Amino acid sequence: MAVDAGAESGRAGPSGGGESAVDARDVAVSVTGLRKQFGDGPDAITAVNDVTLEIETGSIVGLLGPNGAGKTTLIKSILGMVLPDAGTVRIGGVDRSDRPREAYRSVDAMLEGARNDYWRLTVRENLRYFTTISGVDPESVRDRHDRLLSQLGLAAKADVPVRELSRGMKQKVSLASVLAGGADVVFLDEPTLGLDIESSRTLQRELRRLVEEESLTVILSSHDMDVVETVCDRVLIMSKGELIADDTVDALLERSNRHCIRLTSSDLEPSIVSTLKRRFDTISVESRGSDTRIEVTTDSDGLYELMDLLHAADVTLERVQTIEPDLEDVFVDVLSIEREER
Ligand SMILES: Nc1ncnc2c1ncn2[C@@H]1O[C@H](COP(=O)(O)OP(=O)(O)OP(=O)(O)O)[C@@H](O)[C@H]1O
Repeated sequence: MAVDAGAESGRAGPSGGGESAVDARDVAVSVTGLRKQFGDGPDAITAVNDVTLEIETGSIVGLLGPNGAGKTTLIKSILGMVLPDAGTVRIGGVDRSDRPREAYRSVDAMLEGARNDYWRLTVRENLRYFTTISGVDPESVRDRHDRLLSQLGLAAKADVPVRELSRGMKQKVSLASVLAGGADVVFLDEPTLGLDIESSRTLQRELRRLVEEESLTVILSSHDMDVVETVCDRVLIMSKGELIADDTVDALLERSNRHCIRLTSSDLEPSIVSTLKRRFDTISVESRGSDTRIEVTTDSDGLYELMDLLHAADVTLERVQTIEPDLEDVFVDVLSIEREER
């Protein structure tokens, strides 16, 4: 489903209310005690359970979680596309229940990987159209459109109807359309899905530039951990409707107690390899000439046990390499700790 959140949430250009209530604080989006249940009785599903969060203006926040964790329901609840059972949502300091048009005035979204672009219109006409419905004169942001078209590799296709473009190109047009109107807060669900590596990197650079130079706030949901690790300032992890982690990418990486060790030795006999495989999570075993190379993951306690075991077996190590955990490792750790605790 492609969604123009602005259209579905009732946003229709500039606020009709004359009062300017945008809070001066640096919080772009704040959510308190948000809850959404689908169905009743024993079959009820609590898709979002008492979620409270704040998103700083001028930052990119990644929203992660396994399938069914509640990410889409949370985003749709914030956007007003799903009516939550409880909780408040403030955007730019404006409570969206009190003044929805004002709250959503400068919010845009690309959900579920694409948006309803007008396939009969050319690429540039789409950008102008979505800018106009955001309440901005497209002529005043022509430079922005030119830059988006060029950075996303769409300049040569600017005057081509969208229906004639490839799937990846259409994805880029969707993104350009979301960014075209100069919204202050954008929600992007799987923005790099279907993009080639070069386009994905260009998009990530452009998002960072918009955040750093124009204080854009981005809430990005993606299953691509590399994208999230590279581009996001902060990561929220959801599981079973709850927020189970909310921290900077660096802090999450530092918090990891996981060590991945690559050992190389000519003394790694098959019986020792079997013992290691039984005791540790083994990622790979490779024979290279007379050497055997094995990668295991363990926590800090396991690391001592591993060294004791190798010592007792008289293994002389030619090489010991530590492989730094990445966001994917942290994500798996956070979820497994949470499962153990439940
Ligand atoms: N309209 C609905 N009616 C009933 N249940 C729903 C509805 N929408 C979502 N759910 C349920 O709520 C839970 C959360 O779903 P949601 O789509 O928010 O998760 P998600 O984290 O976005 O998952 P994914 O990564 O697979 O997109 C799931 O159990 C889902 O089946």
